[in-house]
Amino acid sequence: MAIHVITHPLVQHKLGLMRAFGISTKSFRELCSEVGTLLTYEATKNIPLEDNEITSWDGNKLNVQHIKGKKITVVPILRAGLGMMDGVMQLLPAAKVSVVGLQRNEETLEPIPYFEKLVGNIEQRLSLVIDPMLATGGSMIATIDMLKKAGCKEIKVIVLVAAPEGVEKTLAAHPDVEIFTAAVDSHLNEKGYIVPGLGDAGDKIFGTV
Ligand SMILES: O=P(O)(O)OC[C@H]1O[C@H](OP(=O)(O)OP(=O)(O)O)[C@H](O)[C@@H]1O
Ligand SMILES: O=c1cc[nH]c(=O)[nH]1
Ligand SMILES: [Mg+2]
Repeated sequence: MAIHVITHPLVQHKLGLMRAFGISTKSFRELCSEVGTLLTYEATKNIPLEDNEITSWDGNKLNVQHIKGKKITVVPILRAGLGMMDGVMQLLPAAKVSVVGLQRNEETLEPIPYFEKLVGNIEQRLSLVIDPMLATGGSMIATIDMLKKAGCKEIKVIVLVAAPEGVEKTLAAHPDVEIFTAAVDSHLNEKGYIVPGLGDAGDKIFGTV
């Protein structure tokens, strides 16, 4: 199974705080970023290392390890993915950022792409796609389609909350992708919102209604 539910107490505690009615924009944003950091730590735990010779503090040669290859591109899905950016970049401060914009049509629930700016050499990079919500899976599948079309071969997904329907659809479309999440919730409601979920994450992060 390529779904990893991160049950670490800090993740579960912070996610619980995010679910509360009437949470302030400030608190929601801070928690989104903090859970983003913790999930990134988990999602990167198996990335390959290689030896690297340095001159150490005493002037001697020393073999240390560093991350192998062209490294990582972080891929926030606009808008709500931006709410996780600060937290993710805290652990990956040198990562290149590829931005994609998708807006779900509220009636059909189909994702409408409106922006795509990917970094170069993406075929040599691990893409870490970030978005707080994986609901029907439409936005995530469209994003992974874009990344693969550009040549990306390795993709991991980090979401705060997922619906079972979205997980199943994403893994059916892209079985090679790994999903890291703090929770797989109960189901989608008739409007395509995750139950219990977080409500509209984009609106909560940006303070829109
Ligand atoms: O799995 P799906 O059914 O595609 O739904 C999930 C998407 O919906 C939300 O974004 P939204 O389209 O509301 O845009 P926003 O981030 O600009 O608010 C969310 O942040 C995901 O991107
Ligand atoms: O539950 C959901 C589903 C899509 N987008 C959100 O922000 N929340
Ligand atoms: Mg939204």
